[in-house]
Amino acid sequence: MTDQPVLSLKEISKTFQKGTANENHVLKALSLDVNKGDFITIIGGNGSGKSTLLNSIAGNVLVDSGQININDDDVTKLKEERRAGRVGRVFQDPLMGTAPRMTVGENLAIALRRGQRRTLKFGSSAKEQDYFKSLLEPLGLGLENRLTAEMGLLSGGQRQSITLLMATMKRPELLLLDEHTAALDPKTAETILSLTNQIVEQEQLPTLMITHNMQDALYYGNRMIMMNRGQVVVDVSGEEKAQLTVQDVMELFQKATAGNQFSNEMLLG
Ligand SMILES: Nc1ncnc2c1ncn2[C@@H]1O[C@H](COP(=O)(O)OP(=O)(O)OP(=O)(O)O)[C@@H](O)[C@H]1O
Repeated sequence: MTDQPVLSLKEISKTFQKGTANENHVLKALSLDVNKGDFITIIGGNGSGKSTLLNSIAGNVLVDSGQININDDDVTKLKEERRAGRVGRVFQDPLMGTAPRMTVGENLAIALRRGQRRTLKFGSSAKEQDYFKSLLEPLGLGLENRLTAEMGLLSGGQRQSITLLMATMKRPELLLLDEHTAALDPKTAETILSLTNQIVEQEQLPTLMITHNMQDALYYGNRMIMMNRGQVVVDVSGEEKAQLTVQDVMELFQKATAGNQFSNEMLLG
């Protein structure tokens, strides 16, 4: 007997600006099962619907039809706030998901209290401070000494590593990463990606990660999906994925998009 999927998308569809001249059918009866232990990289051209897919899972976009289940629950009609405790998210912009005018400690305290009754005493206890230091120290960025620094004053890489900690601190059922290293310089991006991998493996977090970097899409995760015009056109995992080269990915994409002459540029974004 196979385990039940952690996330199950059944024929989800989304059209923006329905009934107008700008009507845009972005997700087209898309189905996908994410299993326990899946770290899925998502690639696809600009506008193929990658972010809309993650937005639909997180609930800040509600789908027009189809069904979304997270573990046992049908969350299709639940708003973002009602899914927040179950879904951790990191965006491209290092400031999204954090309060830039609050300190590192206060931000971490907010994440720690997610799903609990609100309290104004952010990051006040010494025990909590020690806990945050123990989380920050292994990052090797010296952040354990900057708990009282304003979040907005840190570098992009420092902020993104804290955002990642905040998104995973309460062990969500799913982790969604939307090009979370795209705004960083290559070296910092590599640091954050290896931190991501470490957290995902350590916490055994089912993860979906959008990237425009083909090498990263192939290197990270056990599974890779490719989107085109609102559908999943390639889904490879295990050994099959491990054997792929960037050239193979380009060929798969061309095959899947019927040799569209712009497909390479579209894929790389
Ligand atoms: N809230 C929205 N309202 C209207 N249109 C939207 C909205 N969100 C996305 N779209 C449109 O849906 C299409 C798909 O966008 P989406 O961001 O999902 O693509 P993507 O594959 O993530 O692209 P990229 O790689 O460029 O980030 C685009 O044409 C976009 O303009």
